[in-house]
This record gives sequence, C-alpha cells and structure tokens, in this order.
Amino acid sequence: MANFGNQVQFQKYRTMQNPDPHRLPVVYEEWERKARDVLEDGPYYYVAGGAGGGKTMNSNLNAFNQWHLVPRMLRDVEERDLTVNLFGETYNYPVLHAPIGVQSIIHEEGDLGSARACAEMGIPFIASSASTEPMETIADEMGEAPKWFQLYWNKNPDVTASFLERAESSGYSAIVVTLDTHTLAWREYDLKNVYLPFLMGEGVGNYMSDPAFRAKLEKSPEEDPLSATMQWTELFGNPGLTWDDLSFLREHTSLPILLKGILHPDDAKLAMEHGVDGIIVSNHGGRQVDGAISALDALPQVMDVVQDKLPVLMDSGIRRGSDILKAMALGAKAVLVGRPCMYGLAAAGEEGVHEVLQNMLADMDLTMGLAGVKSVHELTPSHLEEYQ
Ligand SMILES: Cc1cc2nc3c(=O)[nH]c(=O)nc-3n(C[C@H](O)[C@H](O)[C@H](O)COP(=O)(O)O)c2cc1C
Ligand SMILES: O=C(O)C(=O)c1ccccc1
Repeated sequence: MANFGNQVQFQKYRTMQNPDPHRLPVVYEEWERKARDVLEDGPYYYVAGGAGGGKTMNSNLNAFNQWHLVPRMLRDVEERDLTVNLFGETYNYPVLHAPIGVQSIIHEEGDLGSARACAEMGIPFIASSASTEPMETIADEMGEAPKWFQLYWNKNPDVTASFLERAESSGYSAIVVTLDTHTLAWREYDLKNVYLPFLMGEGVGNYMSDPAFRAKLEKSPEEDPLSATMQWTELFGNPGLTWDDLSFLREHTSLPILLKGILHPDDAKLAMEHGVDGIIVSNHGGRQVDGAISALDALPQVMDVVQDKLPVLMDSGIRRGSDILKAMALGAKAVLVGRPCMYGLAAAGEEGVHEVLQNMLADMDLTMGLAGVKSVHELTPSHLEEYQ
C-alpha cells in the first residue's frame, strides 16, 4: 500500500479531471486568509493574536528557520512509519490536536466539529477545560477514538477534583495540566476589541455543568447566568499554586499527567522530581509571556535534562510537515497543532480541520521520506544543521 503522503497527494492531483471551484485551500497561508475573511475582528484576533507586541508569537515561527534538515540518500524509505507510542497506546501519527478553548466563537460546529475530525483520523483530541461543550458531550461524539483532557487548575479544589474524575470516567486517557495560563496575559487586540468570550457564556460548558461548581452558586446558571459567569471569573485561574501542590492531582486521577508550558530546564527537572508522566514544551503560542523564549529554542535544553526518562511533546509554531520533523529531530515524541486547526475550523468546520491535519501529515510523510528517514523514531539531531 502506498504511504499516507503519496495517497493524499495523488488524490489531489486526480481531481484535475473534474476541478471543484469551491475546493479547500492547500497553501497554509490561504487557510489563514480564509479565516480572516469569515471571522469578525473579535474572534479572529482572539485566535490569531498574541500577548503584548506578538514578539514570542513571531519567534515561535522564526525558530524553525534556524534549523535545516540535511537529507540523506539511498536509505530504502519505501515503507514509512509515522506511528508513535505514548503511555502504552499506539497512535497513527506523531500529532495531537492542541487544547483550544471557546471553539464555538470560531464555527458553529465548534469543539464537536474538531473532535469528529480528529476521531476520523485517530488523532488524539485534547479537550480544553474551557470548551463550550461539556467534556462528556465531546467524549460521546468521539466514541472510542483517542482523547485527552486539558485541565485548567482552578481555585476550588472540589471543582478541580471533579474535573479530573469526570475526565477519567468519560473515557479520556491522559491529563494535560496547563501551567502557563493562571491569568490571561495582556492581549492588546482583545483589549482593543473589548472581546472576552467567557463574558458571553462561551467556553464555560465544563463549569456550568459541574456539580461542585453549581453547589457554590446561590442560583443555578440557568436562572442567573450573569452571577454564574462572575463566579467563573473568580475561580478560573490559581496563581498561588506551587510544585508541592502537584500531589493533589495524583490523588485524584490514575491517568498519566503531563505538564504543559514548561520552558526552563530546571522546571523540567522539577517535573521529573515530582513524578509527572510527561512534559509539553510550549509557550502557549506566544499568547502569555511576550518576549518569552520560543518553544523550539527551549526544547534542546529541556531534552538535555529529561533525555529519554519521560516523553517530551512540544507545541507553538507547528505550521507545516517539516516543522514536525524538526521538533522530533530535536527530541519531541509528538507535537500539538493549534492555530492551523482553528483556521481550518473557521473556513470549513469539521471538514476544514480534517483537511488541515491531513495536508500537514501528508507533507510531513513525503518530506520525511525525501530526507531519507524511514520512521519517525529514527529522527535525531544528526538530521539537522543549525544555521549560524
Ligand atoms: C484560541 C486559542 C485558545 C487556546 N485555548 C487553550 C486552552 O484552553 N488550554 C490550553 O492549554 N491551551 C490553549 N491554547 C494554546 C494551545 O493549546 C497551544 O499551546 C498553542 O495554540 C500553540 O501555538 P500555535 O497554535 O501558534 O502553534 C489556546 C490557543 C489558541 C490559539
Ligand atoms: O486563550 C487562551 O489562550 C486560553 O488558553 C484560554 C484561557 C481560558 C479560557 C479559554 C482559553
């Protein structure tokens, strides 16, 4: 059987016989442009904007240009292997859908459209704590397909414990704890546009449906949505947490725990000392600390500390197939794709997310083969040259 990339590529060239005037973009930048065309300023900049002046958001992309692949020849790359194993599960591709909140502001299909696209491809969908649909609805929509849950660790331990218990009992197989967003950063465009989706009741599905959250309210969210939203804003983030608090999570879940937002090698060391199961090197797509190190630049330093003791994943800046290969050559076991999926969702709902992921993986598979690499497991820094 032909490899994934060849199949997708051939299927596209074959449409030459009957061209579709409404076909979806192939060029990545055209997805961005399409999203800009269909979204109002508020939601568009909520997705596309970064913290402060967007310096880190730009460095995330530029960092990939610092590294060049050095292709090797005559290495029998006829049958290529893209599968990865994480926490005892084998996944089709080294790619996961990044946790993204408030997807209802992007397209009416929202979280469920993205979740279905991932389910169809066997790509783990990381459901956000800030999804508009409750995690159980997303899980039902996905059936047996792989799914992880992202935790925003809030100020109320009962609500946090309840989220963990709900995630485990509704079939999620890992917990991603996002540490870099205990407070929303200074986001110039959202402030300019006076745009905060939660105040309009978007992205709060897990909270409004949570028994521990509801127990704290005088009136139910159905009776008094505004008070419930105010309660949410007070509870959402917990800037007071420390490393010692991690034991609380372990007590409330038996699932693997990954920490998302690690950039400093000393934090990677602390993560290992505190017994977590995985690390995600990320700066949240440059949406939190403007001027922060790019995620790709942080990766080698984290790898020096972690080596192969824990799986390290990364996100922030993955746009094309070669980006995935570079991140993996520097040590990432898999990558998370964020904004590109949202541009796909904006342009064409579920079909758009599917298309964006499929194109990126086809590009990755073909590029990998052409670089002389037969399996994602073979990728090492020896496939790269740093541009001085
Ligand atoms: C609109 C939007 C919402 C996001 N919401 C969440 C979230 O709820 N939880 C989370 O851990 N990360 C969230 N992220 C960060 C992503 O998981 C990921 O780290 C980031 O998008 C990677 O950067 P990139 O998309 O530029 O590659 C969000 C990102 C965007 C663009
Ligand atoms: O906007 C974000 O980056 C984000 O992570 C978030 C935070 C709270 C709710 C929804 C999304």
